[in-house]
Order: sequence, then C-alpha cells, then structure tokens
Amino acid sequence: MKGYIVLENGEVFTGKIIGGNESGTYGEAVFFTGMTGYQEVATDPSYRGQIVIFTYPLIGNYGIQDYTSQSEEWQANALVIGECSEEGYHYLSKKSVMNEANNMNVPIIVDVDTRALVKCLREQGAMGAVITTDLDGIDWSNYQPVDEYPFVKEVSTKQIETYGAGETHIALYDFGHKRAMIQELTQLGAKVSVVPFDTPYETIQHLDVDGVLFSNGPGNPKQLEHELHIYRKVASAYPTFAICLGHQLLALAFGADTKKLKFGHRGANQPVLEIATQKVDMTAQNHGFVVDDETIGHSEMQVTHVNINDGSIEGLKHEELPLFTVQYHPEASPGPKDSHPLFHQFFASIEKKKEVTIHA
Ligand SMILES: NC(=O)CC[C@H](N)C(=O)O
Repeated sequence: MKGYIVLENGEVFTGKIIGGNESGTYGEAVFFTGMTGYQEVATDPSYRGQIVIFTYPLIGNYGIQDYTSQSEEWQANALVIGECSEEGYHYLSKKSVMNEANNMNVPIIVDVDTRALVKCLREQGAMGAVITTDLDGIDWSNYQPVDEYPFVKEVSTKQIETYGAGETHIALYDFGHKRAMIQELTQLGAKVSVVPFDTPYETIQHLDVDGVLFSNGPGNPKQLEHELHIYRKVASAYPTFAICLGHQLLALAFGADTKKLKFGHRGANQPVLEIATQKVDMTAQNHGFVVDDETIGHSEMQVTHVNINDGSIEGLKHEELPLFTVQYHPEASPGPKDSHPLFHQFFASIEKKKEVTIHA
C-alpha cells in the first residue's frame, strides 16, 4: 500500500508500506550504514523505539536465517528500505525479510529514496518519524522519544537465566543484550547468569560470580540514574567489562557525563584507535549517546580508545580497578570481529583476580 515516512521537521518521503497499522508507527529515525546485517539489526534490542533506515540500497537478498537473530523478536519499531528483495538467495535462507517482518508484526516501508532521507538526518540530526498511510492522521503525542522513554525496563530479563556450564561464572547485567555476547562468553568457557537491569549487589554476591559484563541496550543511559549506585558497587567488587549502554552507564557511575551525538554511529566499519598501541580496529557500532570527553577529567575513568572519524570516546578503563568498557561491539553481529580479543582480555582480568585472591 502506498505510504509515507514523515519526519518531525515536516519532510515527507513516499514508499510502499508492508504491515503496520492505520494509526501509524512512530520512532526515532536513525540510519545503519553496514552493507549486510539487517537480520541482526532488526533483532537487536538496542534499536527499541527506533525506525531504522538502511543506507545500503538492497536489503533482504540473503534472506532470514536460523541462528542469526540477536533476540526472539524484531525489536526496531520499523525498517526503511530502498529496494527489498522478495526472496533470500542464500542456501541458508529460511524466509524472506517481508514475510518475517509480517510474522514479527514490524512494518517496513520499501521503495524509499533512502539517500535523500539519510542526507536530511545527517544535516539536521536524528529526530522523530512516523510511517503512515494517512498524512492527516499524524499525532506526535504517540511518539516515545528514546531520550525519555525507559525502554530498558521492557527488554531486560524479568528473572535470572543461566547459559553454559563452564567454570568461570559471569553475571551479565541485561539492558537488552544481544545473543552473540552469551555465545562469546560460553565459547570461552563461561557459565553466564543473565540478570535483570536492577539486580541488587547482594544477589550478585549470592550468585558467587567471577566477573560481570554490562550489556548493550536501548535508550538514554540517564534513564537508569537510580540504579547507578548498584552498578558502581558491583563494578568495584568484580572484574568488569561493559559494552555500549553498559559503557555509558559505568562512565556515569564513576563520575563522567554522557551526551547525545547528532546522528549517532550505526554501522560495521567505524575505525577505532587504541591509544596505548596506536592500533586501529574496524568496529561494529550502534549508538546515539556517547561519553562526554570534557567530563572525563573529573571522573575515575581514563580514555583508552577514540573514534578516528570524529574523535569521540570509544573506550575507558578505571584508574585502579580491573574495569574496562567499550562503546563499540566486540561481539560484532553484525560486523567485523577485529575487537574480539577484548573478551580474552576480560577473561584474563578474571584469572588475574583469582590468582591474587588465592595468594592473598
Ligand atoms: N547499542 C547500545 O547499547 C546503544 C546504547 C544507547 N542506547 C545509545 O544509543 O547510545
């Protein structure tokens, strides 16, 4: 059916809507620049509340596959596509993107001039958008901005779930984790307890874990202001690694501030410099908020990595504790695996702490 994506600034782009409802689908319009990875993007809980525009012109050409999704559901509010392949031309393809979007009840709008749309967002910044067939029925009070709406509460696990049976026990604070994180940890020999975002310190103590991973997740880290004292206590007690939203939360917990980028980093080829080694990794990214570099000086954190494109903070470590964090995604999915060694670094910090404890 003919439809529209309308931006909050009044710009209108036409296309063909598949799925969706009459009252329209609202969300923050953001764009993803990877050439592949649409299935992982659609199923990454960090995209809750957002309408994702793919800059790559052809989406769906290798279909939907088993074992690729990052969660049970499609998480993005809607997808915006230039050309959508009717079928998946890959031997592992099980369904088409259009069918799967329908099954998952997530609208997609295709045949859109995504290049013009993304140029508009690059110039004016990420903003609210609605996908609708009815231009007269738009009601912006239906829009829940990611800056204000507590999406983490929707996507975080409600009870503790355990994966793997390895000897190293890791608690994963779940703000909307991607499955690839659990796969990475279990493959390295961990038992992983996925815990709700507001799990108290005492529960972590009771679980008797060796280390803690703070996951990715949707929305503004400041939505979890009330929990920061817990994260600070937990991260002070255990070897800790944090990814994306987790990185932002620990930066807040240890005295830095966060701010919003104009249009964020979402893609699979963001170059990140490790300051100590002067080595560059190509990284997978998906974030709209960032740690404010002007506030690091007043915090307990030190900058370890920066983005080569815009100089923004990509990694931090605590000045004393075995605690390090990255803004990007070492679990990739989608994207390059250059920064995979960070998981080994996390395990090494856990082993070191165990040795210190044994010899103490
Ligand atoms: N992938 C993530 O964890 C995203 C973090 C946060 N929601 C942001 O947009 O910056």
